[in-house]
Amino acid sequence: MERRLVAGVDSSTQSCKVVVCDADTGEVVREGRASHPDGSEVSATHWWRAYEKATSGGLLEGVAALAVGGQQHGMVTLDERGKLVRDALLWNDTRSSGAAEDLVRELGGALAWVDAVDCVPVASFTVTKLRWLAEHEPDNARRTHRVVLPHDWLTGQILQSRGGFHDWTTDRGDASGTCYWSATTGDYRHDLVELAFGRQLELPRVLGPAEVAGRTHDGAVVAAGTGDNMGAALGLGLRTGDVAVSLGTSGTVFAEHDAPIGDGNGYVAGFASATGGHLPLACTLNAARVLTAGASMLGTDLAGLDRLALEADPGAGGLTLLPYLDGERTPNLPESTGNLSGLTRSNATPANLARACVEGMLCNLAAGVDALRDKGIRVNRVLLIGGASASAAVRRVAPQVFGVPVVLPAPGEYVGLGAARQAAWALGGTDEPPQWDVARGLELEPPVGAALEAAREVRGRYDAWQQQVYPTGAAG
Ligand SMILES: Nc1ncnc2c1ncn2[C@@H]1O[C@H](COP(=O)(O)OP(=O)(O)O)[C@@H](O)[C@H]1O
Ligand SMILES: O=C(CO)[C@@H](O)[C@H](O)COP(=O)(O)O
Repeated sequence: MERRLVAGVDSSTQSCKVVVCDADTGEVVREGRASHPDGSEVSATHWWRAYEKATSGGLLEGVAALAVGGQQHGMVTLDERGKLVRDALLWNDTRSSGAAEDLVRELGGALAWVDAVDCVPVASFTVTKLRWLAEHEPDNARRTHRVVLPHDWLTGQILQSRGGFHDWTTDRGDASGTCYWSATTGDYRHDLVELAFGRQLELPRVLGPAEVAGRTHDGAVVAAGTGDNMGAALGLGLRTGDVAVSLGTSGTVFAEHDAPIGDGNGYVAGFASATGGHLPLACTLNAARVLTAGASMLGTDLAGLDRLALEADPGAGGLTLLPYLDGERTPNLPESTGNLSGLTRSNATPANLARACVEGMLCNLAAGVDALRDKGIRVNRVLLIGGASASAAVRRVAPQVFGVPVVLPAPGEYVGLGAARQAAWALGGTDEPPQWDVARGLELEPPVGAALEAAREVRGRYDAWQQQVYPTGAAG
């Protein structure tokens, strides 16, 4: 019997990755990728070019269904004819941090937002970018007729180019990152769009988890797609007690959950999952690129940084790095910078600096794991994914910093796999997504005895320094 093929696209911050899989088993049969330009303000046309390059050479031949997982939150503005008004402002663009503060105050505080959409706006969220646009670019704001997200736009482009476009669509997962759609009620909050932008905008139709966005002229199904983290959760098949930590451009910590999270501190955002439930998530702006920056500071590459970090003892000889190189979102410190403490003549070695980069990046994420735990999420183990999970030093330090077993799923593009699984689900029209096995790779145990004490000291020193430099509250 000929096998049915499905494809999943991960249109993320740094690149576009496409996996073609067997629809019944999830086995990957072909892969393609292409880079995106750097920056936090990017023309969406680059995503389309990267998608075309990644799928060139017949990559999608015989594919019966596909779906797009995309970087969350980006503001893509369209005019009345569906043309791009300006470059997209991405999730990691912090220019709307003042707008976020204003919006929180205007609605009546953080709890009012949690009540409305289970999230407290920070600069990453689309609603704050709308306010920034209205305030700073009145001409572009006037021309803006519709706002969509990166995965919505790419899904629309695919359908337009292959003859099956009817309407702009999104899904629950990505819609929940706008701050004007509620995962609790499943409805848009048009009043919040009006609050942010001063008038209403056309918004994409929110599809259910296995709904079809359209069919191409040759009959391929284009599924709803979703945000990249929701895609990764579907690709990993997260179970109760599993917390995923993704080390890409962003660092994310998330888990499947059956209820809104209600975090008035704004540390954990109450997103929706791609399966109809909830996906509480904490996100940092600083993950894999802290290591790239560390390597470049040390005049080496990522392999060199790994070698150095593995030479140093836990605690980096007393060095502690707050890794806020791009400002920070969680904690909400958009104006913050990286900060190194504890430097002496005797510990000033490349090895200690390399280790401090790895420990600092992971301690920042461990605070996210703690925040999920504090909100009642069971943390039996951490599943580590994303580009920087390939680092040997990260694999050594992660169980020490997280303090629970760390599972490294077999290397794979889990966002793309999740999108492909969603495509197979929409193709099959079943109640549940198809059962695909996720090959579990290594399982790393947390330290015990003296090593546990040393690990606790690293976390303790990080938390103390964090509070000293940026006492709870905003930076700047
Ligand atoms: N062995 C490695 N050690 C550390 N970082 C790595 C390694 N391999 C890849 N990376 C980093 O992973 C990042 C890309 O990860 P990815 O999850 O694809 O990010 P994104 O989804 O944000 O585009 C890049 O910043 C890259 O430098
Ligand atoms: O803003 C978030 C999550 O809320 C980010 O996780 C983006 O979705 C970008 O993801 P990567 O490109 O880093 O994977």
